[in-house]
Amino acid sequence: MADEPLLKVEKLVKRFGALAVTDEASFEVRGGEIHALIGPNGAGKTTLIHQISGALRADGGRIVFDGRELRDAGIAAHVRAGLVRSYQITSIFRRYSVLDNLALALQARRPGRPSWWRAALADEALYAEAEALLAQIGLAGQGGRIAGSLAHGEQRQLEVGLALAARPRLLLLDEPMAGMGPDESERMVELLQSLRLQGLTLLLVEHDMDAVFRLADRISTLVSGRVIASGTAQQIRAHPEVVKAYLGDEAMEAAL
Ligand SMILES: Nc1ncnc2c1ncn2[C@@H]1O[C@H](COP(=O)(O)OP(=O)(O)OP(=O)(O)O)[C@@H](O)[C@H]1O
Repeated sequence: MADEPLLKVEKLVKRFGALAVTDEASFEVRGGEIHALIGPNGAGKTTLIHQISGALRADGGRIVFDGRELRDAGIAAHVRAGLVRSYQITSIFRRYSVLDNLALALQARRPGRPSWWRAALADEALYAEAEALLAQIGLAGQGGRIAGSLAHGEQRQLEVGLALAARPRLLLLDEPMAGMGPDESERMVELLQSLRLQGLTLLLVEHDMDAVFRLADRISTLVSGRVIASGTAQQIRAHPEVVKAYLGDEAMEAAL
């Protein structure tokens, strides 16, 4: 069905002891949209992203991706299905060049190759693909730099590139703007917008509300492990329960 969402999270539960950190959370992400997950500190956003990425097994509920229930918890199974979280799969090798990092991430996607590391470093086709990825993440011309020497914002861009190497259909990002200055945030906003234009679907947790309101087609608000509202920025800003959830949070009150 054309209107079928790409990701459906249905009554998902995660308990830590007696505490239900994810408490029957339900929301949907449509194909091609940027969807932001917001909520007060401790609302359970990171836990929910961990569950969707396959890193944490659910204690109840369902994750349905592209019409198919993901029953196998596990990062590898979720990546195979096309659900990839940035910096979860491959982390940066700081002493290698930016291009080597991308080539290695692309190589890691190919299953079952022995001595993949050495083979990757000599594979021209792989490097052509890595160059294309480099341009896609806004780091064209920076491939020869040592990854560890990149500025914080550039490293986050590279992390997005490493996730893209797994060819996701839905990219999960946990606070992609964290610790960034205004220029770096702006570059990340542009990168994420360009990925959406290329047809990728994005689900991000972000505290920078300017970025959220600029980027997100739709927003879901999580409070105490439950999604209390999903909608456009305009709908979320006007939603009484969302406003109530953020009462006393001056930055959020100003942003809403
Ligand atoms: N492994 C764990 N064991 C016990 N409690 C946990 C565990 N992981 C998270 N929690 C608790 O679950 C709640 C939600 O945490 P989580 O990090 O998912 O929230 P969050 O919305 O991402 O918060 P923030 O916005 O502050 O990053 C918190 O009260 C946290 O202490």
